[in-house]
Amino acid sequence: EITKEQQALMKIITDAYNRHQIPQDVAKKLLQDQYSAEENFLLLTEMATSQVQVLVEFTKNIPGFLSLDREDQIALLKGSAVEAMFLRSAQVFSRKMPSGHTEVLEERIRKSGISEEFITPMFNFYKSIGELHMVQEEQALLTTVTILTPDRPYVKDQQAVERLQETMLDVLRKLCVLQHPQEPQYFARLLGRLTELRTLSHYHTEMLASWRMNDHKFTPLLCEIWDV
Ligand SMILES: CC(C)c1onc(-c2c(Cl)cccc2Cl)c1COc1ccc(-c2ccc3c(C(=O)O)csc3c2)cc1
Repeated sequence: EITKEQQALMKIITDAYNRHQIPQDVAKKLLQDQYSAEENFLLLTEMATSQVQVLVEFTKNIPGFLSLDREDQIALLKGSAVEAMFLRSAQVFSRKMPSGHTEVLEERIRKSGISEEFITPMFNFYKSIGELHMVQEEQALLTTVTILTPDRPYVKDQQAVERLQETMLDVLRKLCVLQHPQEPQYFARLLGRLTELRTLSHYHTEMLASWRMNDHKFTPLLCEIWDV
C-alpha cells in the first residue's frame, strides 16, 4: 500500500527520468554510416558525455539530493555515473528502440576497442535487465537508488545518503509487489542487478585504462567525472 507521499515522490522521479533524455539529434548520430573502431569510439564518447549531462540534470530532481552536502553530491555523481549509464543504455536495448538505435548501439559498442572479456559480461547484463521487463517507474527508481548509494568513495555524511536511499528503496519495494504480484522475488532480483552493476563498474575502470593506453581521448566532462 503505497502512501500518497510515496506516490508523489514516484511521480516526481519518473517524470524527471523521462524528461531528461539524450537529445534526439545526438542519439540519431548513432545511425550515421561510418563504422570504424575510431568512429565508434568517438560516437560512444559523445553519447556518454551527453548522458552525463542528462544524469546531472536528473539527479537535481531527486527530492532531498540538493539538500545533501555539496561535495557529497559530487561524490555520489562521480561514484554512480558509470552504473547509471549502464542502466540507461540497458533500457535502450530492452526498449527495442523504433529507429534501429538498438542494433547500431550494440554494433558500435562491440567494435570500439573494448576487449571481449568485458563485452561478454556487459551484454549478459543487458540481457538480464531486458528479462526483468521493468516498468518506467521501476527504471527511474532503480537509477535513483543507484545514485543514492551511501558507500561511494569520499562521501562524508553517509547517514544522510542512507536515509534518502532507504526512502526510495521502500517505494521501489512496494512498487515491485504491485507490478509483479505473481513474482514475490522480483524486488530481490532487481537489487541483485545492483550487485552486477558494481562488477561492471570495476570492469569499466579497466576499459578506460586500456583505451587510454591506446591514446584514446575523452571529453573534459568525462575526464572530470571518471578522474582520467
Ligand atoms: C566514453 C565512451 C567510449 C564510453 O565509455 N564507457 C561507456 C559505456 C559503455 Cl560502452 C557501456 C555502458 C556504460 C558506459 Cl559508461 C561509453 C559509452 O557510454 C554510453 C553511454 C550512454 C549511451 C546511450 C544512452 C541512452 C541512449 C538513448 C536513449 O536513452 O534514448 C538513445 S541512444 C543512447 C545511448 C551509450 C553509450
